[in-house]
Amino acid sequence: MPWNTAGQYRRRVPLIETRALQKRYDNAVTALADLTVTIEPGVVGLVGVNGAGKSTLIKLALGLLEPTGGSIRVLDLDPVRDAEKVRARVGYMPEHDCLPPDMIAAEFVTHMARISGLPAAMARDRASETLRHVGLYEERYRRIGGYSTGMKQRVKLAQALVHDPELLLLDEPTNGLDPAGRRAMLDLVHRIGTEFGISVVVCSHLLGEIERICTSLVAIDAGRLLRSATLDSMTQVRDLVVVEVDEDVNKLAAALTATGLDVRRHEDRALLVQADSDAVYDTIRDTVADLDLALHRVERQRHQVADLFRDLPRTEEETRVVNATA
Ligand SMILES: Nc1ncnc2c1ncn2[C@@H]1O[C@H](COP(=O)(O)OP(=O)(O)OP(=O)(O)O)[C@@H](O)[C@H]1O
Repeated sequence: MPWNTAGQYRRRVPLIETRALQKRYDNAVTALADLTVTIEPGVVGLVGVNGAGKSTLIKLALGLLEPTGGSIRVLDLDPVRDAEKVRARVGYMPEHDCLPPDMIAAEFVTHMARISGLPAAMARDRASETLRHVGLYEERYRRIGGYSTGMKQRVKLAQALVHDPELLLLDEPTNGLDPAGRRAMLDLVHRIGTEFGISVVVCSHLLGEIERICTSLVAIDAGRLLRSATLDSMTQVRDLVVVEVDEDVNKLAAALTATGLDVRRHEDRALLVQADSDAVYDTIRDTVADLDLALHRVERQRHQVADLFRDLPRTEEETRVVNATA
């Protein structure tokens, strides 16, 4: 199998790099205002409310649209000038249904592989293999029109994967799916990233939903960058422990600080202690015992990634889905 199974993303060049990127449509709508961002290899969530400019960015990355200002590079290529190379190395799963209902899935995916330049026999093999990877092997000879929404989404994913790209661009892959279908699709996307080493940029207006499968997040709003960060950096900074004692909270703060911990006052009788490792819990327990204090509460306060992106406008649907999957 040509796929890299080492769990390493294949190239270290940025997936997408934009400088003051602008896209103004003919109707005078400015979809991207002044976007400067570097998206590194991994499974990257591109989040923003509907209309934020996510699909426009993806279409610019594919060379389907041209910028009206600034620049964009994909895998260090110019998507317009090097369109053919970009298409060979990038797979695209569009947001809306674009599948021919009268074709059978195996034929359609084979056809897409042929368009990508694979010879007939190889295209057939790759189509079967890819349909197996997305969980449609048994059903591959059925008409697409008879498929459920979840199966159609998988066919869209398969056609994006069939030519073994280095980068997958997925536009709202969970659209139209119920919570179980959403989870299954996201698990699949995660596996593609981790097992095959294919980088993925996955667009979603549901931050709470994609944060669990991503190595980094890029949030855009009204065509501008809101925030870009790796999940690691977020969770490291945000792992805090609340320690509450019945009395002598200042004494405890001083003693914990003396052990080298980062300690802050929190509420009346509680402290917030930064926890970089599990050993912090032992230090807290031992210090409280040494001071002979009555420990009231020790509680990990792992902040949701959403807290760090709280300036990202939320939708009602997001709140509902986050609650349903919690
Ligand atoms: N072809 C077009 N012509 C004119 N305006 C457009 C076109 N495509 C998108 N827009 C507008 O550009 C803005 C950004 O749209 P875009 O589709 O990129 O956002 P999005 O974040 O992907 O949202 P969605 O998930 O709803 O597609 C919106 O105001 C949208 O109405």
